[in-house]
Amino acid sequence: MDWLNEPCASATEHYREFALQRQQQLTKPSGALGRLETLAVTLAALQGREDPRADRVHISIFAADHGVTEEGVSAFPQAVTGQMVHNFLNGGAAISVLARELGATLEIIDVGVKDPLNHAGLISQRAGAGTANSAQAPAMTHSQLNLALQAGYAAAERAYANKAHLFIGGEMGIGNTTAATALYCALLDVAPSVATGAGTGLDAAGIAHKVNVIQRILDVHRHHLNAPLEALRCVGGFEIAALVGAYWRAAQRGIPIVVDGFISTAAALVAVQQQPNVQQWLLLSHASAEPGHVLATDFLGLQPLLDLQMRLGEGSGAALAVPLLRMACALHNRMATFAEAAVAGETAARL
Ligand SMILES: Cc1cc2ncn([C@H]3O[C@H](COP(=O)(O)O)[C@@H](O)[C@H]3O)c2cc1C
Ligand SMILES: O=C(O)c1cccnc1
Repeated sequence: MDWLNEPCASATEHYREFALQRQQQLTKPSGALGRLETLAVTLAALQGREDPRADRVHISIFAADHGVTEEGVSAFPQAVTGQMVHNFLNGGAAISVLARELGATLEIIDVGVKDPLNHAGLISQRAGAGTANSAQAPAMTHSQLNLALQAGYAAAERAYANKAHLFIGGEMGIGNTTAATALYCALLDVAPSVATGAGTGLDAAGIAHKVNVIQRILDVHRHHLNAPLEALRCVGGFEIAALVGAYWRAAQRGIPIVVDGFISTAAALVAVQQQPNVQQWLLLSHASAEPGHVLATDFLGLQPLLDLQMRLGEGSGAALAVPLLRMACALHNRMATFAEAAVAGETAARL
């Protein structure tokens, strides 16, 4: 686990400057492309190139089960996690469709689904057979946490080997909005009633019960919640830990990360609180419909690109932001400058 101590890569200020200057020369009023301009400039600086790119996209979906489902915190049964893994691999899940449309690499990693799965396309890097019930005990042991972080590391290394322009992490794990919410509460010091939402679709009574369970989780682990990685170990999940490892490694390798929704943002929170330099590598794809999401995105200083009222996970919101990023890059790289197009530039305002 020596890699955890490696520094994050740095943006290249020279390319940021170059991209800013180019934006000024393109045939449009300065700033008229709004955040698309900032996105292109940021990507140029992060990728260290004159022509920012969003073509090669690496999507890693981490799947794992949660012992806390015993407490009745999800509208769906635990078995859905494994069933959805098959659906991912057979091409029928939302992220399968989106990845195909994008021409992205999609890989599915079993980091601890309860019953091991057999499928030729599955990457198996299991930290256990689901986490322990965090309402009673730490979700994972120290060595399980390390295994899960390592699974994320390996995914980011594959993205690096594939020369990915962007890294997207996704998750599948019934019960994981409970784990993610507990992390929000622990790391942002907010009450469960403020951060808890319906997840897969709980009704009001279900949400009230989920709030109580999360409060119990926080009480049980109250002496372990000050350090981000220890909070992750006690109340998180294998797939969330894998996302932490993946974000961390992608930041070390200098791959811009497109963050998905509520659960992925919990991983981003852990990674940034542990290593603040990860933050500059994060782009936030969308605002999740889970009401607590904004608490974490405000803390992280991230603004969503989209607000589509989505609450799916699987990396789906991040995938949907890719066409926008591609357009931002295309505009930046291919628009004519005022000089090239013989268009007159800005004149001083008339008095
Ligand atoms: C069919 C189905 C597909 C999904 N894909 C992602 N999730 C999402 O819902 C789960 C979290 O919600 P909760 O904490 O309420 O269980 C996670 O697996 C998340 O990825 C799904 C959920 C279901 C049911
Ligand atoms: O925003 C998300 O990532 C999310 C919200 C609810 C359920 N699953 C995922």
